[in-house]
Amino acid sequence: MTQPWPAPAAAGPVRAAVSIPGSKSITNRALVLAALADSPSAVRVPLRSRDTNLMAAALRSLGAEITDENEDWLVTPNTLRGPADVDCGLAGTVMRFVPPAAAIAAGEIRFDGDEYARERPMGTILNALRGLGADITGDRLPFTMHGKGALAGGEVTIDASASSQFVSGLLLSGPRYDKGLTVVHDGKPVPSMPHIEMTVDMLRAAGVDVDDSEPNTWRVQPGPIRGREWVVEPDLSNATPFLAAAAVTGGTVTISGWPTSTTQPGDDIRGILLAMGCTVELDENGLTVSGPARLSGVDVDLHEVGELTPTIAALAALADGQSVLRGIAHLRGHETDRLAALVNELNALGGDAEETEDGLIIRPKPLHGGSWGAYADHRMATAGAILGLVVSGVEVDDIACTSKTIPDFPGLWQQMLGGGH
Ligand SMILES: O=C(O)C1=C[C@@H](OP(=O)(O)O)[C@@H](O)[C@H](O)C1
Ligand SMILES: C=C(OP(=O)(O)O)C(=O)O
Repeated sequence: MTQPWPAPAAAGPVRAAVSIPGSKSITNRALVLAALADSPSAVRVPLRSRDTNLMAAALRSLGAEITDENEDWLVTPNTLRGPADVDCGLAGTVMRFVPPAAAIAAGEIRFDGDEYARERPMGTILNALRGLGADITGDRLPFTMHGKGALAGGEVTIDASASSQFVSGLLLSGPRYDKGLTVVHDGKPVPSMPHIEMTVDMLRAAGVDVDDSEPNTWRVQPGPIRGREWVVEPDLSNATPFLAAAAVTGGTVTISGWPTSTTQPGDDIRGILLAMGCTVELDENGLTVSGPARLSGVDVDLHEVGELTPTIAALAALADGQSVLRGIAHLRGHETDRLAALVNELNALGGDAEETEDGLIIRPKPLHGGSWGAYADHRMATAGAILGLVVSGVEVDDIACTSKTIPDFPGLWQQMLGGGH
């Protein structure tokens, strides 16, 4: 266990310009596509963090060459092969995107991860791969892929209501299956649909023929994935705690390089902050958010943007009215059960949060300091940092877990606060 981190209090309204590292979701898709491509690729300004380092290590262990060129990654694809041991850490993208690629490798490939990773839903994607011709022992981490050097592919019907990553993972490798791939979703609505759009967009950018014209059906034609240059956008979900700092202190924060068009769900933070009373402006300097004197509560469906929940919950706990966060039952299968974790931790600081069947109800109540449990979840840790700006004495028990998707969160946070004085 790392030392508790005393969350720094804001001395006044936070005023800062912040540059956020690259998107986890784009970096890890680019790495997978590059490793499966027909020629070398460059991944420019990638995120270098635990999740993306684990992805690079996994693909290297299957035979891809991934080297550094300054801050970029150069990827030279090779025929994928085992034997290999893949450490998924706690990364959903590694545990859901690598097995479909490993299915076309020859040899035994063993997957494992952190203790809590063993609880994350995996059965749907492993059964889908079995249906497409793979031989796998196990139904969750740890499991072993007995790779045969190729996969038949074809059509598979899955229930992806627990995670969009089941669909994305299959689609990314689908062009390399003998018959290509059709994924049909049958079940409650798939969450995080923008992340599937990101997958489809990136496949198309790599020259793959994808048909997503029918709802809940994705068809990928068999064929080459082209090597290319990927330029990674800043991670907009990771930007949200920094924007929240402006929101809760009545300050102003600008995030540079905010894309004007993106498939990243983090872009939805603009509308949510606006609804909570912030001023939001997107221009050539980036995205600028200014906080109001008092934040308003919101009633919002986060089904498409579940990643933003811990940030919104922290904002809601500091708002004037009640907030209802809906459509996020699937967060029980994220890095931790995020609904239970948020309720426990907010209430431990004197808050009033309640779990519903598909989300949270958060009512305003004065908070006091105390220990904030991160549950090894980077976004729980950053939610604690937001609260600590205006509630004195908040200590995050494990700030180091933010390295999952941000290389130096405490440093970046301090830099933002330093910029305010
Ligand atoms: O494909 C991706 O890169 C992601 C998809 C989403 O997963 P879920 O659909 O499981 O929520 C998101 O929450 C996760 O952080 C990243
Ligand atoms: C759900 C998340 O991560 P993962 O990619 O591990 O699923 C997240 O980053 O909020």
